[in-house]
Amino acid sequence: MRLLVSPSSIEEARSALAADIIDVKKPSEGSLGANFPWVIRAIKEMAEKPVSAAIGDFDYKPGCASLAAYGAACAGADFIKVGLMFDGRDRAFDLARAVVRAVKDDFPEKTVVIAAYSDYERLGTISPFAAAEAAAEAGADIAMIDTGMKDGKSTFEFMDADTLASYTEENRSLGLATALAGSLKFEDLSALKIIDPEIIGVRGMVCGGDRSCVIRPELVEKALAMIR
Ligand SMILES: O=C[C@H](O)COP(=O)(O)O
Repeated sequence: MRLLVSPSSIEEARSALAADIIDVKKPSEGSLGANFPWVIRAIKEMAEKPVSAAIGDFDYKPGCASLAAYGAACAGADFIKVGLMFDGRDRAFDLARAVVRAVKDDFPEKTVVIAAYSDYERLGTISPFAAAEAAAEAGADIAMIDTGMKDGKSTFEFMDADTLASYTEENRSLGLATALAGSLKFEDLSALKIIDPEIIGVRGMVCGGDRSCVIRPELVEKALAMIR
């Protein structure tokens, strides 16, 4: 299980360098808010680690999403992560396919992550299970769950451990890796180790529980020690 940590700036990324994957995002623009290409590039140059970039919580706009994905890939991101903030499996396929093509035509080695939200019912968006099917059909690499609304409620409040384990298992049978995130807490790590996704994504946990604070390197080290 690899630890992905999401800094919001170049300065904050320095505190996250011990993580397995540095995930560049801009939380002020949403759960999967996109940061600037120059920030992605600077973090990629600084980190001797895989860098991921969130490109946004998207409405059904495959053209817009594909261009953002291409931009993130050109800026140096190794993982390009898009959130599906709409409903409908066919539409999810269209957008995922556009993002996959935008990235893989020029960068076949890069990884495309299609994210859906654990709180999809309150958001009225696609379920993570349906999104993962669309992601696999579109040729993406990783299916992800995050919370769409960052109000402190954790993914475990919307999907229990058994459901997350089934999701992870189904993804494997679809040929996808799994990333789980969404206000995860240190006390969730033992359950996550049993669920065994390939990646867990955190921010609030390593900021000391508050998403508005800054990443603390000692908490990144603590999380790494707990999942090893
Ligand atoms: O990709 C992971 C997210 O940044 C998780 O953020 P969070 O732990 O604050 O919900």
